[in-house]
Amino acid sequence: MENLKHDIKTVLITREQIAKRVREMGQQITKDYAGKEIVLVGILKGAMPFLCDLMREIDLPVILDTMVVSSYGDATTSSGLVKIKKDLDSDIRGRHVIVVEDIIDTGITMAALTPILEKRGAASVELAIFLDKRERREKEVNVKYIGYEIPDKFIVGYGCDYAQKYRNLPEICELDNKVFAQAK
Ligand SMILES: O=P(O)(O)OC[C@H]1O[C@H](OP(=O)(O)OP(=O)(O)O)[C@H](O)[C@@H]1O
Ligand code: HPA
Ligand SMILES: [Mg+2]
Repeated sequence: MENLKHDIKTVLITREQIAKRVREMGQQITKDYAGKEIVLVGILKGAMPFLCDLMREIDLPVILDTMVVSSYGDATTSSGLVKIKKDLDSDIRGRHVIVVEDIIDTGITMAALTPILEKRGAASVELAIFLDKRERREKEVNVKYIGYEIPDKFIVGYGCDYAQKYRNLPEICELDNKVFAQAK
């Protein structure tokens, strides 16, 4: 990343650490769901790199699906509603669903989405989230699989963006202040 490295202040989690943790998560899921079929639901766009890596570490039959959602409501009184912009292609009735996300922050997106999927009659709905910014949580959410807990810092990479950019960084990074200054 000869060009992008000039925009990075700190690398918080390296490619090697990411790969190791994703492998462990895949192995845990393989154990926990032994004998079952899973529907992996990636929440676009942030989940893309993690979804691609995680599914290849799961040694079970996997059905891949995606959703695009946006949480909305005014900032002071978060409504906790999500708008589904792109829905699942598959019927999840009676199926074991694992929702895959890059990061959980306030928890508003996941707190709203999980009951929607449960109401559709899924046999189970669990969450696999690579980064957990627990300090920022506003809605309590039960996350079964967590990659790393991170402090309340704005990060990019491995799917996480700043103004839609930097998702392609293969590490979890903090951006250099000049990037924010240039954006103003
Ligand atoms: O816990 P929360 O506070 O609800 O925030 C987490 C969500 O925010 C980001 O997605 P975003 O809606 O920005 O879209 P993106 O995945 O396309 O980046 C991230 O990918 C999670 O989906
Ligand atoms: O730190 C973050 N970076 C990018 N996107 C995010 N969405 C919630 N927290 C973050
Ligand atoms: Mg997202």
